[in-house]
Amino acid sequence: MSQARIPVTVVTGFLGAGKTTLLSNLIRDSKQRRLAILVNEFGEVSIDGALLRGEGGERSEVEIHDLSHGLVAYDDDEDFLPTMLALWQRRSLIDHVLIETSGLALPSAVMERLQSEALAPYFVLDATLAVVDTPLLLDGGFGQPSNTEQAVDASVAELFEMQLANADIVVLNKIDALDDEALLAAETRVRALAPSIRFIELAYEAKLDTRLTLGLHLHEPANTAHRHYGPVATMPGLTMRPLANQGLLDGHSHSGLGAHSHGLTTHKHFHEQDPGWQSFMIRSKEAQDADTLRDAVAAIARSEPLLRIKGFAPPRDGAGRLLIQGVRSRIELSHESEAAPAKQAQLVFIGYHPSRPRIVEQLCELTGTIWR
Ligand SMILES: Nc1nc2c(ncn2[C@@H]2O[C@H](COP(=O)(O)OP(=O)(O)OP(=O)(O)O)[C@@H](O)[C@H]2O)c(=O)[nH]1
Repeated sequence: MSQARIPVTVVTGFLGAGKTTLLSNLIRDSKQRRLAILVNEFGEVSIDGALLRGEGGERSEVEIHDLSHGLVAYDDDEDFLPTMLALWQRRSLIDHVLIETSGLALPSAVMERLQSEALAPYFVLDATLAVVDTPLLLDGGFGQPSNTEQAVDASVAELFEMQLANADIVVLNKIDALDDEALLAAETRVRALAPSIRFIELAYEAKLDTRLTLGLHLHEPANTAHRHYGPVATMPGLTMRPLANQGLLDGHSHSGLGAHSHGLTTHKHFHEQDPGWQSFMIRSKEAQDADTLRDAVAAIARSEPLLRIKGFAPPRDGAGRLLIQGVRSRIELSHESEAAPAKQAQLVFIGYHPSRPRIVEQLCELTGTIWR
């Protein structure tokens, strides 16, 4: 091949695991690399694209593409192939492509498409990362399919396992408040769920060393570039804190990063195409009081089968926007006073058979403003 193929890293992980936050940090920390980032969200409106654009806004060498009109790389997706081919046309300006898949998708669709005749001459999979909400994992938030009675729980558990099974690297995220014992329990759980996983990495506050993330060449033939890393404490450029007792965690030593092939699953459609999973946007033209909105969203998260809530609202007091981030019943609201003002309030709700009319009614009642 006369021209070097562009490496692609696929970032998967369940709804709210921290994929976008991790990518924001990568944008900030990999200033030498010119990155193209493709974001595919479940639902029509890309909140993640807006967040990433805020991060990469000052850097002309980072480009963000929202692919929110279908399922990225699935048969009916019209955006993915043209977007990738357009990136190849501009290859002299791009060092690395990152693809954030929807939290309800399996990464295998993208991985397979990269190996297709249309893209394989131009792109090479570098690695697939699965980001994990570690506290949720430890709380049993992804219980085993056979042990769960509710359809939604079984569905979540199965998807979570399949996302892990397709990944090269599992990233244990949201671990800032966890001790070594909890981390070991999380690692043991991941290894039990996905025995063939190759590496487990720790991300403190959604930060990973770019040298452990990009340019790993995990899917190139064995006789091409590969690296050997020592135990975690000696990894190049490692800034994260290693565990006190490294002996416990064999998964943290990287070795033999040679090529391997994935047994790609063909079972890639079912979650996003299960009509029970729904995503909708609810809007208000009125400015919102931060505490009232947080309490309202928290109450709704407790009463409806929701797994993810996110969006922006104009603050009643002050400039900028309110950013709302909910993962199951954990709701965070921050006032970003420096950000571009939100013209209206827009909240995305993702869940399994949630009721839009009930949520609208509660939002109106609990915030004292009109939502529709
Ligand atoms: N405490 C803590 N919170 C985190 C960390 N990483 C992400 N979060 C929070 O988790 C929430 C979800 O993060 P996102 O990065 O939007 O997650 P995502 O996987 O992109 O979500 P979807 O695209 O909706 O599936 C946000 O409130 C983040 O601030 C972390 O390392 N520690």
